[in-house]
Amino acid sequence: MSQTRHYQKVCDVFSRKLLSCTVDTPLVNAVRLMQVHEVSAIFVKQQQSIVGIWTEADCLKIDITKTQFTDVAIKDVMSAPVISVSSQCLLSDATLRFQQHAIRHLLVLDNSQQAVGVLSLSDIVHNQGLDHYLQFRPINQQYCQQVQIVDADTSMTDVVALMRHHRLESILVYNSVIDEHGIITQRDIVELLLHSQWQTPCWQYASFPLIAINSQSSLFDAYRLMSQHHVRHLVVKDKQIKGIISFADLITEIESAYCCELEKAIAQRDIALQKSQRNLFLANKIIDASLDGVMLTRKDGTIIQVNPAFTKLTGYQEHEVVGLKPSILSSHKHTAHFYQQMWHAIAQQGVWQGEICNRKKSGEAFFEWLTIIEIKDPNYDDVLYAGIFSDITARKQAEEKIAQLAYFDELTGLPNRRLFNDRLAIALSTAKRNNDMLAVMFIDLDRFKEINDSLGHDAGDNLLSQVATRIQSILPDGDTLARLGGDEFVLLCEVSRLEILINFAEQILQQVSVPLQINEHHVAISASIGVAVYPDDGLDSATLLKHADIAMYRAKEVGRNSFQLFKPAMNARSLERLAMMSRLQSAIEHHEFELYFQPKQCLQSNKILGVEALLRWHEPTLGVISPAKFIPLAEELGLIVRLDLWVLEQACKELANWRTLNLDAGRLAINISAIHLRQGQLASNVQRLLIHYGVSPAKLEIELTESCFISHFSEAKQELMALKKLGVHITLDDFGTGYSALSYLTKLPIDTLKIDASFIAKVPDEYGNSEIVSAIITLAKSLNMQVVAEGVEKLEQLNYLHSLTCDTIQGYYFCRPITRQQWYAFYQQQLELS
Ligand SMILES: Nc1nc2c(ncn2[C@@H]2O[C@@H]3COP(=O)(O)O[C@H]4[C@@H](O)[C@H](n5cnc6c(=O)[nH]c(N)nc65)O[C@@H]4COP(=O)(O)O[C@H]3[C@H]2O)c(=O)[nH]1
Repeated sequence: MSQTRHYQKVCDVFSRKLLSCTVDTPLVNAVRLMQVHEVSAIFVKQQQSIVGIWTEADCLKIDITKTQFTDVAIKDVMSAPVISVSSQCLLSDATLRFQQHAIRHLLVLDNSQQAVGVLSLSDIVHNQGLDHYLQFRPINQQYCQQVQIVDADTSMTDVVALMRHHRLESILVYNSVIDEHGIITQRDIVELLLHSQWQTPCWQYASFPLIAINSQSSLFDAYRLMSQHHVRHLVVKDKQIKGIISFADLITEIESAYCCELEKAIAQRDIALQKSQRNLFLANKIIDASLDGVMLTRKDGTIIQVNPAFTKLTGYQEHEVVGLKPSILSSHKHTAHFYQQMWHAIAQQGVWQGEICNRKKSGEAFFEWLTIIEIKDPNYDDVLYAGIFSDITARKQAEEKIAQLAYFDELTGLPNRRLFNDRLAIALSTAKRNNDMLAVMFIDLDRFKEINDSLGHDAGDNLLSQVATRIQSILPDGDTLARLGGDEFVLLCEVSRLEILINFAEQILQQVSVPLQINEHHVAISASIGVAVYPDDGLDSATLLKHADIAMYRAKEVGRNSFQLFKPAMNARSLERLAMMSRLQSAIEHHEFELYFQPKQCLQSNKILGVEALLRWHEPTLGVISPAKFIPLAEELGLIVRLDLWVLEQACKELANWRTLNLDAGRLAINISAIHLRQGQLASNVQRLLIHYGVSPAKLEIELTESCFISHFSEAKQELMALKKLGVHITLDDFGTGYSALSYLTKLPIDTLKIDASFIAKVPDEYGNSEIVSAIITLAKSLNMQVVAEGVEKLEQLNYLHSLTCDTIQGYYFCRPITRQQWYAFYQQQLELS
């Protein structure tokens, strides 16, 4: 039986043909009415109320030998009281009622208790699609096997007496003359009530020939045969007559099976109920324990439940908000359009997620990450909404601060390299379109390092700020002055004529050379300026910047406090670079590279937590060259992957050696170039070498810079995922200096953030820097990442970082980058100390 059947109601199947008569109606008249209307039951009314029922089955209750039928009023032979059922009652419950009262008709009442129709068991059979069910039930024993057979001459009076005595629905009649069987049923008796010819031989009322069915057939075959011939009884006959199967037998069989199913369904429902009660209990426990705020509302937005985290996050107690609308939290910072879009998404997808600014009970605005889910209950026409949120204010503020600082130099407030590059790219495309000229000026302060060293960093910073303000004060609208770092400034100017440009460069020199007051000192400074002009000196950003840089060096060479326009001959300086490049090509074969090691220190335990491998190039004529110089060249020459692989292999050998020496210094980190990551074979190379040297992936750490993800994000992500799958630790190096979109942090499998040394250099004193460092640590913690501060040179820096709960430090304060032998000695020394 299908599951849906349990949910059907009486109103879906009952018959509105409600035949009735008054209490005084003679029985014969009532029977006539039933025949005319082709129904098997009639209801009896008294003053508009139904007080009884008479059905075909009642015909045998009448003792025809004693009663004058024509005089009998229906009230004397009817069944009372009438069992009724509501039209909204489930069919399953109605079926139970049929069984409880052993009846075949129920009076159907509407919501105002008015009789509106009748429900018979046949209605259930016909409307319930029971064909399939009957098909699999054999007739077997489901019929009456005690058949009464009477002779054809038997009077109808005797037949009725026999049927009454044995409570039979039908009886068989044998006519020996024609050797034929016939059948007499209750319906024939009802018919006879109208004629009262009770002494007539019964053969006259018998139906023949008999419609027979094999006992091996299914109940469905019996049902079909009855429907085909419009009869309610069939003779069950194999070789000889075995019994009679009636429509009532079919119904009884269905009833008991139905009740059986119903019992099972109820038992299952009880188990499901217990289960759902337990689930509800668990769900409530989880909601209560959740650190996320949870708010449950009705369809109209009325709040019906909140959890303790909601109270903690908003300040509102449950009783203060239940019954109110979520708008009590509104900060009025979002437009009506914002909410329309939100509800549109919920209507379409059943869920919405996003950032929203709300207000606490205290009036304080806060940002939350909110998920709204539509909950539709299939059993009720009800919709609820669950709002689940976490407070992301601290993270957002940190993100905003870092994003803002990513575009501006915190010391001077000028655009930084990144913003300058963006503006230069835009200016170039406009200049190309309009055939305009553009100039890039490199401004470098002369002998700045000397001032910095003699007067101190604070004085140096003060000087840089004043110079920036002075140049800005003479800057035409639309030009961009940026600080690239240190004492390097760069200017992007619109140029109409070269003379104007020369004049402007002289003005800058003049502005810079006016002595500055720094604390109690008068400081004289000068600048060297190099200028490259689009389109003559270069068509793209990189070329223009390179040529302006070359021109600036030329200005320094020819005497400081001057400017130089770029000339192609100046490219000679880059020839030197070329020479270095060609030497780099053969450096690997000539074993000119060496790995240095710089340990990292855990701030909790003061112990060595890991080591970074740093590359050194021992160039035979130039001496030790810093990676900061040769790595960019190796990238340009396409040598970087080879170089990285060399480092990776040395690192794996080193780790294998550590294992042999039983040296436990945590992970060994290596730097990998963005180009190598994008090339797409990093993970497979790492895996190959780890296996080759028998090193655990957990011992290896890969440091990458943000430049890896700026372009080719998806390739980089794929490669990182593969590394992560291997079990290698991934660290983001120089964090805070590059990429401004922080959303990538949550999309990549990064384990550790390494705060760039330029920020650490100025903590704890300089306001902007300390803020950034603190924001980065908060951000890292909120994303469950470890955080390392690099370039720690002083105790004050270490103490400050310790107070911010920074995990790890690296820098000269703990240990400089050292050779392999020195590193082993350092390790031993640390062991002895601990
Ligand atoms: N002022 C100061 N500096 C400190 C302090 N502690 C460490 N340093 C220096 O800071 C740099 C840290 O490495 P990095 O940020 O990964 O920056 C590295 C890294 O990006 C790259 N690099 C180094 N080795 C490799 C390598 O094997 N492969 C690749 N692709 N790049 C490498 O070259 C950069 C420069 O490396 P190094 O010159 O060795 O410079 C190293 C290190 O010597 C400190 O307390 N104060």
